[in-house]
Amino acid sequence: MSKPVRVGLIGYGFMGRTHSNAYRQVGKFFDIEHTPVLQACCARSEDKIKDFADNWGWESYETDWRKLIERDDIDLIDITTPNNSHHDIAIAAAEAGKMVLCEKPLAMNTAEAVAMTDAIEKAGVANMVWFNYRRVPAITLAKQLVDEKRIGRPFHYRAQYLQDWTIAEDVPQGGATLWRLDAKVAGSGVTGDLLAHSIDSAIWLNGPITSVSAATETFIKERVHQETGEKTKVEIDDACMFLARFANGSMGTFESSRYARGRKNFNTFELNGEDGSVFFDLEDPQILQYFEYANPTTGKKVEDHITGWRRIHVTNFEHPYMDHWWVPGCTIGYEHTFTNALADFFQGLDTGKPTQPDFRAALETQKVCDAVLQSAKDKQWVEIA
Ligand SMILES: NC(=O)C1=CN([C@@H]2O[C@H](COP(=O)(O)OP(=O)(O)OC[C@H]3O[C@@H](n4cnc5c(N)ncnc54)[C@H](OP(=O)(O)O)[C@@H]3O)[C@@H](O)[C@H]2O)C=CC1
Ligand SMILES: O=C1CO[C@H](CO)[C@@H](O)[C@@H]1O
Repeated sequence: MSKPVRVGLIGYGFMGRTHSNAYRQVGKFFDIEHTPVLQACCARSEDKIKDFADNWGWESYETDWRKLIERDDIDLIDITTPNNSHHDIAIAAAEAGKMVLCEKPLAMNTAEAVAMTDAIEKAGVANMVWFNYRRVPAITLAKQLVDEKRIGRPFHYRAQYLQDWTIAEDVPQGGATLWRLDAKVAGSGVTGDLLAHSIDSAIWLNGPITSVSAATETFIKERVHQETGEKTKVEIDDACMFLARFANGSMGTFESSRYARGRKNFNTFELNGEDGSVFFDLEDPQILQYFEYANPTTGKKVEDHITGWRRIHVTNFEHPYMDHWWVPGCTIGYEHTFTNALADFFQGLDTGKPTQPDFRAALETQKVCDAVLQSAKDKQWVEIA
């Protein structure tokens, strides 16, 4: 029996579109009791939100998120607005008893993330943070291999997240998408925007991070601000590199930049353990590379003339999520990661087993982001409480 969940989506931008697409698709590809109703969307620009509602089939729209939250025909608030608004919207939604889905990074800083997590847990509402890369089937398969103990004792975790879209000096700060260059709206630069994804994946695959030592750089020191037309100091990190220690004794390196010419959304990780390794690259998203040294079922250790890295094409029915899509060998793409995430969320409502990552998990990632920025500022290792 279908259990309708009436959604109120805030934001019509990049993520407003991926989420709208996911709400439309999820019930068609996954067998879920809780199914979304596209009840209302919301943003400040009335002409744009009206067009958006018409295009995606949202039944109504609002221009003030507070009004959306007050409506008693809304069960779930989905936040796809810039980072500086997540805190107020999430807390108001939780206090109104709505389920809350929030885009990453959870907040501007740890203090905000703690308040949001407290409000969500006090209200006892279902929640999830959109770290969608966990739902790339190849990354989910990496997690399965870790859980099956195919990697063994971990030694190294290595992550990169590289882009190149801010290299030109005349890219302004502020405005649509470019709010990412304005620290007052974004909170930080690549640390919150890109490394938050890498950190979420790392914690999921390799456990908690206990300390970090970081360096950041801002290559272009001043940019025109769209609101004032004035050249203003750039206060975000354009690039960030950090070393990490994990609670399991392994070591990590993380690198992120928006100045890596030619790299558009280069999100990679490698985990090396005593018994095996995995490597993933989002520019080759169907593939998980796996090196098997020891087989956990047979106990057999192999290093002979045919041993080597294998490229697993993650498109078979046996692979995570893939039995919900097409036939083996037919690929899925970026947008499916959001549909897969929503399916997990609704299945969590069906079964009563909450979906991860929730606000508390995202708070752990936020703590690491803050420790990274603190370490870069103080030029010393920072422990994570
Ligand atoms: N999971 C992932 O992989 C990704 C996550 N993100 C995250 O998603 C969030 C949004 O990013 P993105 O979609 O790229 O941003 P965009 O700039 O594309 O869109 C932002 C939207 O928010 C609306 N908005 C801004 N302020 C308010 C407000 N006060 N009230 C209501 N609506 C508001 C804007 O409309 P208007 O100005 O008319 O109000 C616009 O529709 C960020 O937190 C970002 O980090 C982004 C990309 C990928
Ligand atoms: O995954 C992502 C892709 O890049 C965007 C920036 O350009 C990020 O905001 C986002 O989280």
